[in-house]
Amino acid sequence: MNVFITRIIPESGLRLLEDAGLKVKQWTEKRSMTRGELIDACQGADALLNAGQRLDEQFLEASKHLKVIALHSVGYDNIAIETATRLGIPVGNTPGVLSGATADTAFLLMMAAARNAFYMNRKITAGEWDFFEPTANLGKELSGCTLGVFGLGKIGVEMARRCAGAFGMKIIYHNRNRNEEAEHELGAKLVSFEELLKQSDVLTVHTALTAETEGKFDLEVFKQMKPGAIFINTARGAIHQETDLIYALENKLIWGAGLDVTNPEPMHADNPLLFMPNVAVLPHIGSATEGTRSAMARLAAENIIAVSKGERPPFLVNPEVYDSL
Ligand SMILES: NC(=O)C1=CN([C@@H]2O[C@H](COP(=O)(O)OP(=O)(O)OC[C@H]3O[C@@H](n4cnc5c(N)ncnc54)[C@H](O)[C@@H]3O)[C@@H](O)[C@H]2O)C=CC1
Ligand SMILES: O=C(O)C(=O)CO
Repeated sequence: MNVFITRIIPESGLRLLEDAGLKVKQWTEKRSMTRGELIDACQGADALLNAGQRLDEQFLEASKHLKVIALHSVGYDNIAIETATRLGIPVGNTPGVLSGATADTAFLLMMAAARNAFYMNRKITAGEWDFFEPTANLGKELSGCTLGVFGLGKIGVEMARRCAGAFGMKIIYHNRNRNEEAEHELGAKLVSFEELLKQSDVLTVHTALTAETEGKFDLEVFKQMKPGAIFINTARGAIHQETDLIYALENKLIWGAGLDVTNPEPMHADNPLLFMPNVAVLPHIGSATEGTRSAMARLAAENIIAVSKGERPPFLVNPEVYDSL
């Protein structure tokens, strides 16, 4: 099988593919491919390993010969999944291996927002560390606060563990289904979305981006949160409405925010969120540790190797493609 890879990925994944006897071609330029370039590159490929490219309906229709698409991510909002399923293309992702690293990032953003950390650092580099003032530079303490988790899945649970363990935070959550294991382990309490907004001192978003969650955190929602609340999003930028978030922060409807994801990405360097004291923004580095990225590359490779052997990808997003077989 010929495999096309849209970015340079960790060696661990490449080695697995090559050891399995697959032929690999990689896009090595430091820019995204155009749809046309991607279609052309996939003409001679049987498998696509995708990091960072949007795989829309038009691309998929032009590439329906692909036997498998392996995403180098757990999120699959970057692919027109119904089209892939209709075309019979199995799509794999990389669940689990990135949960800890992504929760670490959410925790870091929570701390950074609570203590104005990124802003304080900018003050030093701007030469504004002048004299000590007991009433200046004050942040928030998190001990004993309530963490509200929107989407208590794999990453949400890891974030809740860190917050309960480090700060004894009380955990409440809103999820499609009950997570009894987390209730047992962390004393997490399932609440309505409205209660989540009303009670959370820190509200952290960990759902996938879907039609249901897109734009969910808008002005009406921010208005229902505590004025002292910190909003954290490490899931997808399109889950919050950016202009509404800016309004909510400027008008003190909420206290602070920590974002690893924005809409669009990359965020423009003059975005007002980058200059607010209680806001911390990172450039989508949730899973960016050496160990995690290597593990993701291995899972993506395993998804392709399985198909090359006539098996199902072990981490399959759309099992329906096998229903008709
Ligand atoms: N910043 C980053 O680098 C990363 C971001 N992510 C994002 O995090 C998301 C979550 O990843 P995991 O925890 O592995 O997924 P998961 O599937 O284990 O957890 C998601 C949870 O959200 C719940 N959920 C989904 N829609 C909901 C809704 N409308 N209302 C309430 N609950 C809902 C699900 O029932 C599930 O429990 C990914 O889809 C991805 O977008 C993932 C990895 C890294
Ligand atoms: O896996 C994902 O969904 C990411 O956003 C990056 O790891």
